[in-house]
Amino acid sequence: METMITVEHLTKRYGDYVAVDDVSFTSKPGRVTGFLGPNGAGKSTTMRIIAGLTPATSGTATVDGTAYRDMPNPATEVGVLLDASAQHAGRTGAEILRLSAMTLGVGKGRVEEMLDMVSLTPEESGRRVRNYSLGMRQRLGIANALLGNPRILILDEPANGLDPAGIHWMRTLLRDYADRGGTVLLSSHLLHEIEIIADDLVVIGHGRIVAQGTKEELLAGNGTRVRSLDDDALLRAMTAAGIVARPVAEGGFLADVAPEVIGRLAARVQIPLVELRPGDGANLEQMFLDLTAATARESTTTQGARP
Ligand SMILES: Nc1ncnc2c1ncn2[C@@H]1O[C@H](COP(=O)(O)OP(=O)(O)OP(=O)(O)O)[C@@H](O)[C@H]1O
Repeated sequence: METMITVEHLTKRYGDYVAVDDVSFTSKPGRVTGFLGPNGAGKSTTMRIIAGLTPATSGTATVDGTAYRDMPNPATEVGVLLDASAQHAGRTGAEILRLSAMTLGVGKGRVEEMLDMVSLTPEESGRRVRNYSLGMRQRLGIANALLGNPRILILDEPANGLDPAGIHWMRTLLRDYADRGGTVLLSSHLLHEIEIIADDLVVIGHGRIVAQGTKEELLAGNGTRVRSLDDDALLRAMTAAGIVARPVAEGGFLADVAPEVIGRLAARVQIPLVELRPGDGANLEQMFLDLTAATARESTTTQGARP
């Protein structure tokens, strides 16, 4: 069976307030799923429910059909980093990992391996966590999440506090993890990061899903959407002409030039087109702002910020 996170009709109410409202999505193996939404949209709540830390009001969240709470040794199935600051402040980083390793039944060698992987030096891992910088806490949290060698990672804002080299490192780590068949669900406010790393996107606003799909589907645009009666030949012709074209899920391509250029090329190589139109998407930031405009807390004015 595939190692997949499945969220179905998940709802969470706090009194009259609906924090998560009928949310359904899947996060698939071999793919990084980016979970996006404005502050207070319900991302952390959804992730906490998946990780068994908060009960749902209704609906289900499962991993391979099993709820996190029902797994015999969940940390060997699902690695979770939800709040890096919540780690025991009085313990050293190494102590925290050794305790987790004991609970999980993994060897001490794995602790050293993970510390090395997240680039915490022996001196740093010997310091108490209260003296860690935010980026160091994130690194420790990622080490903790990976300790049990899980096939699924759930990370809430893992890039928070990481320096540029750290963000690059994390990107490489998660890409490699997914490429080896792992499932990654991560939330982030760093849209540029998500744009680079995510394969699939789930966008949430006011507790409701406002868009989901592959990154290509959601960001298709700015160039030209083209489909023909012979897409293989069209791709060869576009490539030969130096045009960059990405296949899209519904069929055909998104090419990085204007429709007229594609129209002329298709006429020259005599390939009948069945679709030719400007791509209608934008970058992730624009998509995010458009999709969540109705649920955003701020207007676009910055007037009040002027001195
Ligand atoms: N224990 C709680 N009691 C009452 N309301 C809560 C509780 N936990 C979360 N909420 C509310 O649920 C909503 C969703 O919060 P959540 O932390 O899931 O948002 P988020 O999308 O992760 O936001 P951010 O991007 O700011 O981290 C918020 O309005 C929050 O105040």
